[in-house]
Amino acid sequence: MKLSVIGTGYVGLVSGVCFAELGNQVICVDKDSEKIKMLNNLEMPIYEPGLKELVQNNVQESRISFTSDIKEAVASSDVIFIAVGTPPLPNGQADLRFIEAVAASIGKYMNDYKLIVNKSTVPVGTGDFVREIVMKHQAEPVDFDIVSVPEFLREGNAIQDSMNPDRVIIGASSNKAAEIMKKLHEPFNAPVLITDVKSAEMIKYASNAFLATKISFINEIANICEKVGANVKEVAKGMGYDKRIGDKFLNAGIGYGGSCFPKDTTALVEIAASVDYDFKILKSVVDVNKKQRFKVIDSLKQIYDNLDGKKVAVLGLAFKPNTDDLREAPSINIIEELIAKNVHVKAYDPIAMNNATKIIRNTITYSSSVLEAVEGVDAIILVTEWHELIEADWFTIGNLVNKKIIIDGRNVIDSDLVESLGFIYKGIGV
Ligand SMILES: NC(=O)c1ccc[n+]([C@@H]2O[C@H](COP(=O)([O-])OP(=O)(O)OC[C@H]3O[C@@H](n4cnc5c(N)ncnc54)[C@H](O)[C@@H]3O)[C@@H](O)[C@H]2O)c1
Ligand SMILES: O=c1ccn([C@@H]2O[C@H](COP(=O)(O)OP(=O)(O)O[C@H]3O[C@H](CO)[C@@H](O)[C@H](O)[C@H]3O)[C@@H](O)[C@H]2O)c(=O)[nH]1
Repeated sequence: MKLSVIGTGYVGLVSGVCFAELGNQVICVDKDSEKIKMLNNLEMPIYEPGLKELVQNNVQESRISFTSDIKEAVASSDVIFIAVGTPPLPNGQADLRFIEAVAASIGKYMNDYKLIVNKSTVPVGTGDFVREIVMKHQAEPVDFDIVSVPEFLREGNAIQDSMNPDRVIIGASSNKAAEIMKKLHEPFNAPVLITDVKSAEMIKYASNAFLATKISFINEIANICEKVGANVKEVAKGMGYDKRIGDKFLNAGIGYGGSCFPKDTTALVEIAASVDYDFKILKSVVDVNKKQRFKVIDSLKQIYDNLDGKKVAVLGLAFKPNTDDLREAPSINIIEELIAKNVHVKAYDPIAMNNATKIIRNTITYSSSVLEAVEGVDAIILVTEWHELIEADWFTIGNLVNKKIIIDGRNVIDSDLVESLGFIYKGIGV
């Protein structure tokens, strides 16, 4: 099939190249000409394991191309994916400005039947909104369908998730559209649910909200464990054997960050509010998560009455391992709070350093390795569980620090090992 993907970010670029890999002809469009220039030079604008190789292969096979020319892309495609950002407005609602702009361009440039597929995470009812905008901008009536095919990939695992999805959700209002989508997704060999557009839009928010709820739930259990002397890792393990609960997304720590859970949970609270429904559980999930990231500072304060003038190494800046993404990363708030307490922060991340320098504006010292970051510090805070950090050489680190203190925000460091080396170890609820 001939596809266009509008928006060449984490979702658009990954989906585009995966559809190309399956043999489709794909045009990736972005209004950011710098991104397009990079991609045309085979440089990746984002870090995602395996992405560069896949893009290179598909460019070589002439199955994928990159452009800023949306007119040409719309005119020459049968299926047009929308994969632009839907960031939060100050009141928590999703900002549909980018969706609206793309819908207007599609309407303006469509010349024959198009299947318009929305992959961005959007409030329930956005399918109807897109339809209106497309029709408003058509010079003359041309037939089209709108479907919602929400994306469930995780950053850092995006190619793997896109090629092996747990399910494909197709929200369609016509059989013709549903059949085209079903055919396109057949090679993924995943269960397919064909449903209405609004239910598909809600499935995306409900899934993210449920996963976020699991995380805030286990984090509250961790906070209670700490007070009653239980170990949340053991508790989560014991709970996880129950197939109705499952062992995934029960890792306690400093909570969720990223470009999705924070904005999607608040957006769903707002969707509920717009129909006069008070989504109490989800509001608490959001609230618990906002506070949870500061647990590492509380732990530090239990060791040092006064943090003024202390040196602290913050290890890991990305919101999760295997990504360069710092959107809503706990590291940002943790560093801000440390700076407010007049702590000298030394930071290190294996991949996200470049992005961090653009986002974390405070005066901190960026280090080029774990060993450089820990030299002379009074404590280490592990924020992101990169493999390199979990497997760090704790013996050598012990010889470089000023004080042997580890605050483990992700409960991933071998506490027996580091305690045997003389460190004071503090996790979250362990
Ligand atoms: N990041 C994820 O892991 C993930 C996973 C599932 C769903 N989603 C959802 O997918 C959507 C996209 O997320 P993302 O992380 O890929 O965003 P992103 O910010 O990485 O990428 C969006 C891209 O769209 C481009 N864009 C904006 N307006 C445009 C226009 N008018 N024409 C052409 N290009 C335009 C931007 O320049 C940007 O490159 C969001 O709704 C998000 O909630 C994200
Ligand atoms: O047990 C856990 C699991 C995750 N997290 C945190 O939760 C956040 C999100 O992690 P993850 O879900 O792995 O990454 P995302 O890339 O944000 O992916 C989520 O958000 C995407 C955007 O909507 C969806 O497509 C994915 O299905 C959904 O998992 C990160 O800060 C993790 O550190 C925890 O604290 N404990």
